[in-house]
Amino acid sequence: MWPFKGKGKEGELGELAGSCSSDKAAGKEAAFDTDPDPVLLCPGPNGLQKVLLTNAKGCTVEILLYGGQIISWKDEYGEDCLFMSKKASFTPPKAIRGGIPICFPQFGTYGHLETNGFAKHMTWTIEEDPPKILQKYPTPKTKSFVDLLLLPSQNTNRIYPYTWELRLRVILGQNGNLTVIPRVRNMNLEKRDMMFTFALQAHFNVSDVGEVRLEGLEAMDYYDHLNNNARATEYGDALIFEKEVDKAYLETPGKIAIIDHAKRRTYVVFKEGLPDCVLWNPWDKQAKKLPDFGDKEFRNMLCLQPAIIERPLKLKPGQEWTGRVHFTVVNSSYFSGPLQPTRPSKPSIDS
Ligand SMILES: O=P(O)(O)OC[C@H]1O[C@H](O)[C@H](O)[C@@H](O)[C@@H]1O
Repeated sequence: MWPFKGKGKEGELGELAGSCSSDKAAGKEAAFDTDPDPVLLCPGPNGLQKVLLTNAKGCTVEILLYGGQIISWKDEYGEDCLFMSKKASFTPPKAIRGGIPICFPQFGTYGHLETNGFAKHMTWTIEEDPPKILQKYPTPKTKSFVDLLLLPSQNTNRIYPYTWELRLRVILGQNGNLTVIPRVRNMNLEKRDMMFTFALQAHFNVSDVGEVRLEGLEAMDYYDHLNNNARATEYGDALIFEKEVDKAYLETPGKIAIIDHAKRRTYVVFKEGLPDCVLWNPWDKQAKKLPDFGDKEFRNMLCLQPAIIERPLKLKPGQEWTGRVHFTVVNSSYFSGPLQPTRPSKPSIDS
């Protein structure tokens, strides 16, 4: 059961209008003496429907039903771990530049569909009672979570003629961690296999991309999108950023860290079922060409995208794929934990 605890009826925006500022919901007002609602549905930017998750510490996650897109993940001090461009357009059918857009059923230009697929241009629904998730991902102890669902439309059927269900569970942990569990099921109506690629385009908020280090992808093979997707490898202790980057790293480890010395924190991303990982930053010249990206904003953004690219996922009729990405923040100026040296486990497929 979806743990909705808003003041209006589920799905009704009217009654909740104006009652959904993050500060208020996070219990930061003096008069707010009860625990904040763990889940609220309310108007977001440009009136788009937004789900606001809040935990007892006052951390928040905001998810738009448009695109099923996480647009904010704030710690208890109100600092956003995710980057959102000041020039982002919240006007459908445009995609929103920042947060965590979802690429499905195609990542980038790896296929004949529109770049990065159509899921991020579609409006998802809240699912109150979703089918069971893999046993290894039990129902969260926290009430701060939501299940979203996207189904095919006439438009998607024309270009991607399969019957599928795309689900997303978004969990804000008691400690402020963010977990995202995407699932795709081939609904079997066509009695044939379906293939897709996928990515969660996580735009991290960093102090200065030129000062951060990234550990976990060094010495991995990648396709260089800036060089005709040529396959290459670089050796070194960690990755640093000095110019435009757009690389799809292949068969990457399950744990990747972005170390931000100036912010005195490290983002650690744990991923399962998403073997590849894309890094993107447009740098100055490309940034100027993007209408929804500020000229200097590339400095404060690093886009790290757990993905399925090299081997598109094939689902037999009735099969379901489940992935999981767990985002954490370590408050320190360096990352001292061991990174997982092994290759990722195979994507989880369940019949
Ligand atoms: O501009 P978008 O469609 O949002 O894509 C933003 C970026 O996403 C991915 O990282 C691709 O590899 C890049 O080539 C692309 O520029």
